[in-house]
Amino acid sequence: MKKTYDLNVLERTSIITPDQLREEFPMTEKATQTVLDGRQDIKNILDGKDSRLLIITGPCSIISRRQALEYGQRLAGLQEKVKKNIRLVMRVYFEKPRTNVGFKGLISDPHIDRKSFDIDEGLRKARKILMDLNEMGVAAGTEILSQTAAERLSGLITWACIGARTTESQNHREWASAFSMPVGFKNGTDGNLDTAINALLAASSSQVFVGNDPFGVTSRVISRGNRYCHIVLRGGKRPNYDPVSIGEACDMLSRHPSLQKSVIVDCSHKNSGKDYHKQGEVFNHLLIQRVGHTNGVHIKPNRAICGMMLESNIEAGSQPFVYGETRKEDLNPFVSITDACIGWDETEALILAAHQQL
Ligand SMILES: O=C[C@H](O)[C@H](O)COP(=O)(O)O
Ligand SMILES: C=C(OP(=O)(O)O)C(=O)O
Repeated sequence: MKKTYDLNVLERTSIITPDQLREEFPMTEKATQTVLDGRQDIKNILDGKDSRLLIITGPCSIISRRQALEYGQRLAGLQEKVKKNIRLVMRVYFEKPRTNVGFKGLISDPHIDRKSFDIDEGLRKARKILMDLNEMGVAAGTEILSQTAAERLSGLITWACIGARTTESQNHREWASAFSMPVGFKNGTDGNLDTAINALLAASSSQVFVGNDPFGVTSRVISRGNRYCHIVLRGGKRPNYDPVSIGEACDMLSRHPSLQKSVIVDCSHKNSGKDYHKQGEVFNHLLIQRVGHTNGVHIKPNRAICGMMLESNIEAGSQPFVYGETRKEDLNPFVSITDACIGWDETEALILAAHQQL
């Protein structure tokens, strides 16, 4: 008989199970504490019990251990200086959703060569980086794009994000309903808010879906529903960080009593028109809305803005990178190869200034 399936599959290789990976890199007391404290802080911020501003900042994508740990070390120092008014979480993104094709992140391609795709190595690298950051007391936020990463890394994640390209995906909503950490859902790439509101309704409900157990065996999973899902505004056809757009999001959320009313706003992506130079402007604009005054002029403070996100790296901008051609050895680990980021100096200055104003 002619084969009717797998006609476009070239190869299939098994990968390390969640249980094996956790055994190789077991949790430590300190890492556990970092995760639990960070999650609790974010829950309190979302609930309005903690008045600090949440800032999720870090590279568009992690491309090396050196970069992640250097950024983490700087962030740990900064957190100490701003701890009274600001809660920092590092963006530690290992999975990149692409508009079409491109580098899909360090888990998919840890050697960044577009040919080895050593996913086991990628997962090991990611888990080790997350372990080290949490050991340093740095809480990690990441986009969850695959069930594989979620099942192997989620214990080390303080805040998760479902990206604009997957907010409408039923699978992602189901996983989020089972996650232990607060989860941000971005609005759709076109700016549609209904997509994110529907995601919040689905993810805050109990769901029954198919997942894997710690040994990698396909299983039926029943989730409790995650009441710490919330919206992340990232712009779309137009930016949505202005007071009218944020007001619109808040009005839509208020129609659903069970949903989180606080919003996080992404200063990058379509809110900055993908121009990293504009992130600071967006950040400062949001800060004015949040604190309610600027140069002595008072406006109504908007406490619904509970957090902001920055795409920030050690060095500003992005570097020339042709996927499959540029060699990893030739890359500067401190400069982005995906979206351009603001540099550390600007990041630090923005956050220190925000701390003064809050
Ligand atoms: O933040 C990252 C990018 O905006 C996202 O992954 C899409 O990137 P692309 O449009 O370059 O594929
Ligand atoms: C891909 C990202 O964002 P978005 O889903 O908003 O495009 C990101 O934050 O890296």
